[in-house]
Amino acid sequence: MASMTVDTAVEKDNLFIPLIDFSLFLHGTPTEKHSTALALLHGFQQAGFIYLKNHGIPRSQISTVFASSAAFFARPQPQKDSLAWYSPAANRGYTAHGREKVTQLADRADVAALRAAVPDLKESLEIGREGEPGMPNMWPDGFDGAGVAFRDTMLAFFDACKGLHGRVMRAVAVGLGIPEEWFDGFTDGGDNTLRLLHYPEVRPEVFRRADGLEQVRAGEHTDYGSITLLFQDDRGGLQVLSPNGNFIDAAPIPDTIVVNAGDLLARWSNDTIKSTKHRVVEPPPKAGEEVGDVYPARYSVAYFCNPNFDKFIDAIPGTYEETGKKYEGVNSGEYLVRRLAATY
Ligand SMILES: O=C(O)CCC(=O)C(=O)O
Ligand SMILES: [Fe+2]
Repeated sequence: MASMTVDTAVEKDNLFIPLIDFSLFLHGTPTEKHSTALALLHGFQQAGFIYLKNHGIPRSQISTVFASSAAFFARPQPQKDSLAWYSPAANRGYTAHGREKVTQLADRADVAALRAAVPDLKESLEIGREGEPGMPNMWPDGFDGAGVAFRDTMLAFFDACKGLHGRVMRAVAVGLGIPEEWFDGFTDGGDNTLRLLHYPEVRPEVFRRADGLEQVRAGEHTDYGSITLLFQDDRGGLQVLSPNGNFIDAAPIPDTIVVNAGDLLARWSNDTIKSTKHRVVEPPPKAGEEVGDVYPARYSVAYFCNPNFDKFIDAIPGTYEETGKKYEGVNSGEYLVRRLAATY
């Protein structure tokens, strides 16, 4: 097979995150398509992370989502509080500063202690599949400043991301050498979560705690589902754990999406794909930039993809025959609700 050079987005401390030109999978020659699928899969297997460019979601649509998100978070606090996140099963609504402490600790008491000591410096709005009985999305009333209907913007984006989930999983299938459509029946339901994130501006001294605890914007964690599509602004601060055990900057690259594998995909792949820890810290200073009175706000948008909630998740063909299955099969929806319930 023809070899293809793959660009690298991050290369440090034995962490190699590839920058994948997804248009070569979508529209390339058969050879380009195949080698791109292999490179994408390799990124998930080695780093658990890839960057995607030419992913097919228009820049203008992403800009509109970020503008609407900023307009939402700028609304008065009581308005946002009236849309509060209401249950792990629904995972929809607004979460104020300090409510969720993402962490690996499954024990509720430990999570509470950690949350009290070092709250995350962020607020978020979670949006789920629209129209799920008994699980309403918590839509803010009316229009944003630009006259754009918030709900329409977010639902259109939800759909665009759902489509991309299907296409990325098709690339995973091609990389694994199983039928390209193998995951289609797992991705067509759209049991996904769109999370708008706002890390408010913060004074640098907040990060220098007298008690010696490490203050971050979002604590280290892995994601739970199949893959996460992460859209970040140009502030920076996202870090990914390297194989050597150090957190390495995953710097923003314009017009790319960071995509990482979650715990359920790792499990599904019999641990041949990695779900890698990541976190958000104070932004690294930019070249020529003075550290002023405050670090500016950071906005990001994470789209958490899951296998359809009614699906049974058992090792993917080709990932277990030689080694045996490491895990019992599990129902997708039950697994995810159990994981979410532990962090709130
Ligand atoms: O805001 C970011 O860049 C990362 C957010 C994240 O990892 C998450 O919400 O799971
Ligand atoms: Fe995450």
